[in-house]
Amino acid sequence: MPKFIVALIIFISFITPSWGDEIRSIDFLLEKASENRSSDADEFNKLMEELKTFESNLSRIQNDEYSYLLAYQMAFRGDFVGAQTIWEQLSVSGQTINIQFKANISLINTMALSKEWNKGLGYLEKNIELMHLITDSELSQLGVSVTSYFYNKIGQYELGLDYATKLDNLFLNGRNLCVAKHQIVESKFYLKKLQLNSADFKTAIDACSIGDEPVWLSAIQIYKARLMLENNDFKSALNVLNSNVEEIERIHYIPIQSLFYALLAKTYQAENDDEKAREFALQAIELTKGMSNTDSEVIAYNVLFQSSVNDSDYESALRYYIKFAEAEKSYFDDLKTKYLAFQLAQHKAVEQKVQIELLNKQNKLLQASQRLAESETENNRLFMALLIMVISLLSLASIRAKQTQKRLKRLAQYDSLTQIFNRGHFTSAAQEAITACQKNQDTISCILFDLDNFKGINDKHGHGCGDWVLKHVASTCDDLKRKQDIFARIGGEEFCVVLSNCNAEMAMNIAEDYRKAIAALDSSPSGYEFPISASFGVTDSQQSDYSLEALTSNADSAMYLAKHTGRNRVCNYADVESAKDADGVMI
Ligand SMILES: Nc1nc2c(ncn2[C@@H]2O[C@H](COP(=O)(O)OP(=O)(O)OP(=O)(O)O)[C@@H](O)[C@H]2O)c(=O)[nH]1
Repeated sequence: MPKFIVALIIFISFITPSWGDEIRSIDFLLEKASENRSSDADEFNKLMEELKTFESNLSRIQNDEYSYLLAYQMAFRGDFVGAQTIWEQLSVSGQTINIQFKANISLINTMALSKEWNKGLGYLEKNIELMHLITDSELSQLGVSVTSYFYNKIGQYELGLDYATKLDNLFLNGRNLCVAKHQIVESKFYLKKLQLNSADFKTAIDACSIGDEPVWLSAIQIYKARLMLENNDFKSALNVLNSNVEEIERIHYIPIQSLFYALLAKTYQAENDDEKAREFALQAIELTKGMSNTDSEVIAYNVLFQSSVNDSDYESALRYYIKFAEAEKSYFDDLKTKYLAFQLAQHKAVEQKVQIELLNKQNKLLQASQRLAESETENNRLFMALLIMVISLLSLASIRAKQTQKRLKRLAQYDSLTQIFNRGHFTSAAQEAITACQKNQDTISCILFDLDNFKGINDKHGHGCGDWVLKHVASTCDDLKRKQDIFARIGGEEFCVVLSNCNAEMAMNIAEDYRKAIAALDSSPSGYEFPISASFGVTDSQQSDYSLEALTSNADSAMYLAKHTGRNRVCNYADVESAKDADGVMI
């Protein structure tokens, strides 16, 4: 069996066995197989055979557990490729986090032993991410322990120490405590933080002695011996190594045994015992066959080279020196590979972090511009709403203003009772019409009329009845007037019409129509029965020139003539002239 398989089995056998139950449920069988997998190979194989008969009845979770153990059995038998394939599948698609985590642990471990640092770091990263989800304390401790182990193996002793200290802080006992203490000693040794009188040595040796962990115990003794060698205390180093060598040979754990022999060789050489030095160096080299990049090999070949030089056997010296140089080169190459693998993993992690940060920033930028666009749209909407509101208000205000203007204009131009032109507007409109007719030399006429005995209506039937009469007279005449005629109430019960393109003769006819229409008015809707009539005076520009004052004044004279001659009639200004006596006084 390859030596690194033995190393794997020894390392990952953290779970202690206790066996003796008769019940053979699948879960029970799986549990027992798991317990026995590293401690009792025969029992483990028997249990696996038994489980094989249930293979088709396994649930998915049980099947994962069975596959995990099957991979373990394959690794045990030397089929590392097959084992890794199964663990890799479980790492990706295992039904539970626990089985993924466990598969990763085995993969990290095997990658460390087969020196596949890149892959090992990949699985390590996966497990560090999963670690906080593991509730099974045994499994969690195993995860921390393997992390510390892998970091030390890859030469990242600060990280190894960090995780070993984490493990040590969990108040462990037994094997886990021993492993934690060993990892602390190992990390501190390479970090040059360890002295021979360090308490770490004592606590580590105590923990591994109580837990009966000879492999870890001897590994700790090695660091002690190496420190002594560094201090040139060869006697003490020899003492430590020799007092443990029998136990080491009994355990026969190759990586440690070969290092022990190499260190013994180096120490004996320092003590000028070349024979023993050569003997242990050759044993170390023998043991390291099949292993690569070991410092045992480097130490051992160096011892053999020195020893050959001491013997003046330069041919052997050269041969061993070449071997030493090769071993040292391969050892340093391995260190370099580990360093590069770690740097690459770190670089990837940094790059991932940078990518994530970049994505986050882009995301934030996108969100910000989205928010900006949203607020711009919102602002535009608000602005539009505001604009529409302002326009509506302005339009409303303008409509209101126009209405007010119209109302004011109407109030200024129209008589409030009769809703025909008032005197003020009549004056300007009539003046315009007169000017226009004068310009064209068209004749313009003026009809002026006044209601008859209106005071009597007021007095007899009340002012309201008088108003009713005024309104109905106005609307009746307004209906009769031509489109271009200017009709207005110019006094209490006095009305006037200015007619463009109309001479007195035509105006007399029109006035007659007015008179008849007024006389035909039925007063009964006012609530009273009484006659309504008006007296009319007519003139035109031919008689009174193009002067509003003369036209109205002369029409008024004609109207007085109508009053004096019996009312309810139409008189022409020409009649006024003839009605004057010789003194020019109207009769
Ligand atoms: N109801 C009403 N009466 C008005 C209004 N304006 C003036 N009057 C009245 O009109 C009357 C005019 O009377 P008079 O000037 O004596 O004229 P008359 O009674 O019509 O008599 P003759 O013109 O001579 O036919 C007065 O009593 C005024 O008070 C008005 O707006 N409403």
